[in-house]
Amino acid sequence: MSVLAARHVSKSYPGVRALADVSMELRENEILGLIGQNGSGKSTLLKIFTGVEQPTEGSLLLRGQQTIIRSPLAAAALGIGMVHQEQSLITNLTVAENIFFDKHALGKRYGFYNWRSLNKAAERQLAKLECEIPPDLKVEKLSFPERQLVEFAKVLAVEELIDDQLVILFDEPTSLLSPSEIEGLFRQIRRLKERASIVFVSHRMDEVLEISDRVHVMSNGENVAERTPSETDHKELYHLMVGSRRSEDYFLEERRRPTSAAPPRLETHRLSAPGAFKDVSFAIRQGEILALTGVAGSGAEEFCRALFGLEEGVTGKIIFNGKEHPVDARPSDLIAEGIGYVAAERKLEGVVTGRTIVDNIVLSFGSKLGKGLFIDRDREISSALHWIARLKVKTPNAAEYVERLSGGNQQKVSLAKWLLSENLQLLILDHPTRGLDPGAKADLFEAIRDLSDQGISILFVSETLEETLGMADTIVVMRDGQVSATFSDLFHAKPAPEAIVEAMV
Ligand SMILES: Nc1ncnc2c1ncn2[C@@H]1O[C@H](COP(=O)(O)OP(=O)(O)OP(=O)(O)O)[C@@H](O)[C@H]1O
Repeated sequence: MSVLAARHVSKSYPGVRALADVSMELRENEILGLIGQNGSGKSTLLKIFTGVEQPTEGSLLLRGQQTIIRSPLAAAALGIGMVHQEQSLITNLTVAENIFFDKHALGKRYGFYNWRSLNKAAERQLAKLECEIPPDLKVEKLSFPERQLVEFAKVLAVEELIDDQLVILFDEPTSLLSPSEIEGLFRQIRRLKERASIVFVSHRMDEVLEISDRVHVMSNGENVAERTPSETDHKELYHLMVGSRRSEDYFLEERRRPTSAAPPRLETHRLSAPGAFKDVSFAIRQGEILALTGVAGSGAEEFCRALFGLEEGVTGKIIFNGKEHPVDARPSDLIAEGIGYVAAERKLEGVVTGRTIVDNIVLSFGSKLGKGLFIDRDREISSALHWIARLKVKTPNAAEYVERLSGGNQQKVSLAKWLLSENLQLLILDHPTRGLDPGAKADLFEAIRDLSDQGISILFVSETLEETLGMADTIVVMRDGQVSATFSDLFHAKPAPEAIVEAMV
């Protein structure tokens, strides 16, 4: 039976048709996978299902009845909840307060204005997930995966409001999780399927194929195909999403080069940051692509941040182009020297909202393209446009506000701003493919190979082992804040994945 259905739904924003005549249904006790390129309309559809946006045309049916979902609160009352990535929680409130924040009706029913009963009710939701986070803990004390479980519990609490089955929507739930955390999440999702219908959005096709009962493919705001995992595979899904572009060698491995004898671009000697990493000595050469890898808490991300002046209390030595530079240099000085950094957390550090796409791209380097004091605006804009086209940022025009782009397209903008720099010498990328669809990833990998050919060194922390092995010339593994292994010259021999994992754990 159909639980939730969209009938001929369209959604237009000025200049953009985010959804065009989409019909789709979610059935009882099923997991429906939703995939599509960045900007294909997946989030817009979820926003319509949760009352954040209203369709321009078409209608929604809930358990066979035509329904208007006016707001997220109204959606919750109807049993429709969205598990956001951890960012939507209020960090200075407790776990229990967050879980019941938007459920005033329950407050009246159970007398939640009493802490004990609020915490007890929260505990009950967390127990459904077999998780023992104390309900009276402030959310700021939790790790990302724990915060996501709280998001999950928040949706499950809706069960106490309604007698019908829940509809739970997941928008890229795995992007911040480690493989073992993903396994845990999948266990929970499978368990919940007994009493809920689930929509699962992800760019990771292997996950979608593993967890879904059916998969819908979206392209340009349209629902272009429906498959069951048993009748399709990666290759077909890739082609349905991206079109006919190559998928076989994503990483352009034929362009990998032997280790050069070029002098190091950057070296560190016994670099340490309290509580994050200790005595890390390493070197990256001109044009080298070096992958830094490790499990959560290995210190790899903090090490990258430290190289860009974003960590406190760093000691040791950093030598850039043969010259020592202060370990407490500010990012603005490092940018001037030719170091760029793309943060994993694009919402916090990647793009500046309230500004256009072009402004975002030229923000860091614009004035450097000009001569003396004069900014060459035409040149700025044409370089920005070049990268918008090259990375295929999906937008009606470059003067659009950056917050109107889909998540993946914002990520492309945060990358493009560094690619514009004419004196870029070292680019540090923290999880650069997070949120990118498979086609966009291939474009990014190609751009990385081009930069490396131009002698720019690339240091990256990757999303997966496959990316690390596919892109790197050298792999440095970190464990508990220290370097545990280095695999050099992948041009001649690639290490076995097991050898890397062994050094990670
Ligand atoms: N508030 C808005 N104003 C204008 N355009 C918007 C707005 N919200 C979304 N869009 C546009 O609608 C289209 C679909 O965006 P949506 O966020 O649904 O894509 P998505 O499939 O979720 O992408 P991603 O995989 O990158 O998250 C995009 O072209 C986007 O720029």
